[in-house]
Amino acid sequence: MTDVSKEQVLERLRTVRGPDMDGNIVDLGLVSDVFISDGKAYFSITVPAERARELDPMRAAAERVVKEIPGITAAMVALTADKRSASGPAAARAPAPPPPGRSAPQGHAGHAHGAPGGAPQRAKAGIPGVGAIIAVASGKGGVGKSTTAVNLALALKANGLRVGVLDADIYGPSMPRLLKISGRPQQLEGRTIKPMENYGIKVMSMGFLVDEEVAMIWRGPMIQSALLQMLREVAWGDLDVLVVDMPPGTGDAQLTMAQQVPLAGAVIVSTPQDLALIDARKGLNMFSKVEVPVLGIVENMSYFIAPDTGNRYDIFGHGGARKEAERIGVPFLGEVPLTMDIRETSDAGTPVVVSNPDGAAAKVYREIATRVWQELETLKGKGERGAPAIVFE
Ligand SMILES: Nc1ncnc2c1ncn2[C@@H]1O[C@H](COP(=O)(O)OP(=O)(O)OP(=O)(O)O)[C@@H](O)[C@H]1O
Repeated sequence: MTDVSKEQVLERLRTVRGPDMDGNIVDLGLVSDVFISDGKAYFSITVPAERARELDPMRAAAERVVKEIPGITAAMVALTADKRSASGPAAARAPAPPPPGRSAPQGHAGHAHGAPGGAPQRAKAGIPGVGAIIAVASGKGGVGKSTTAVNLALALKANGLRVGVLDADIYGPSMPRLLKISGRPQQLEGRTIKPMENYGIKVMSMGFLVDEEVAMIWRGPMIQSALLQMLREVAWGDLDVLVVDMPPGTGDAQLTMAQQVPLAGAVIVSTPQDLALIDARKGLNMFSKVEVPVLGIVENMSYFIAPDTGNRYDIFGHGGARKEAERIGVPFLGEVPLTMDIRETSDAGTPVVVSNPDGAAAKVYREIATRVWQELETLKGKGERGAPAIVFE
């Protein structure tokens, strides 16, 4: 099959209308450089930060038309924030819009600014046998939160820990697919449920219990009781870490969940674009409200490595999350490249950390897992043992 050229891709992208239906995205100058490698096309489209959500169909259309080109097997398109538009930079740099918990997200430090009506979080009971529960969260959907959660869990396991995963993304459970688990969990004596298991980790997901369409129409109180049941009435056994894949967003449902689960800390996943970072900030504020320490930020789809040459391209505005982490004083946990194998292995239910454990992506996840564990240990030291140890000489 002959190689597809950039020009062919751009020509096809000329059929995609611009944001206000005028012109096309190529002639409006919105399309980044296009990389084609191994039949796959990668590029980004620049949009005003505040219109990202509304313009997602435009992104999807661009992926679709490019995939239709004979010789192209996949297309990966990201939206990046427009720095030139009048409102772009202002929106991007504005302090987190509405900043409820002030700008410092260090939940463990503050205690007076609780959630509206929210009680102090100290009293949440832990789960017997479970060392630490950590949340993986994102300010908005589609940034790769579940992909990060599953690979982080597998990387913690690869680092020698006993690991469980709780899929709290009740509206769109993805763990059954990501970990290739089907069937219903077994009921043990009493009300206890036996967690499902694959790749050496224990897993509980609403996806095992109800059909996805059913989950979609659940209401607040039902969600809460389902979540608590999945947390407390599951025979987790002894675990060092339970990784909770949170639902995307920072609304009331997420806040309640963050409140209900006795979390030791949270990992925030963001893509590098300014517009994703704005949402990530909301995520940080949410955990600060419920006094959950933020273990750090992961930048996902940070950069792109061409599979044929190994060259690295920073087409997605790499580095934004690291700067953000520095600015607000939370640890930066690492950057995950955008690669076709991360996507394909996730889709196939064989995440990279297990399917290609010696590859570059698995290494990145293992390093992130090491940092997460270090942060947890540091917090534990601070929280539980405030007093210095007495040493006899
Ligand atoms: N680093 C990456 N490289 C390539 N593809 C990725 C990467 N991270 C995530 N993806 C892909 O992006 C898509 C969205 O990822 P994922 O489902 O993990 O996001 P999410 O934030 O959990 O989304 P939602 O909250 O909407 O469920 C998936 O198709 C996934 O395979």
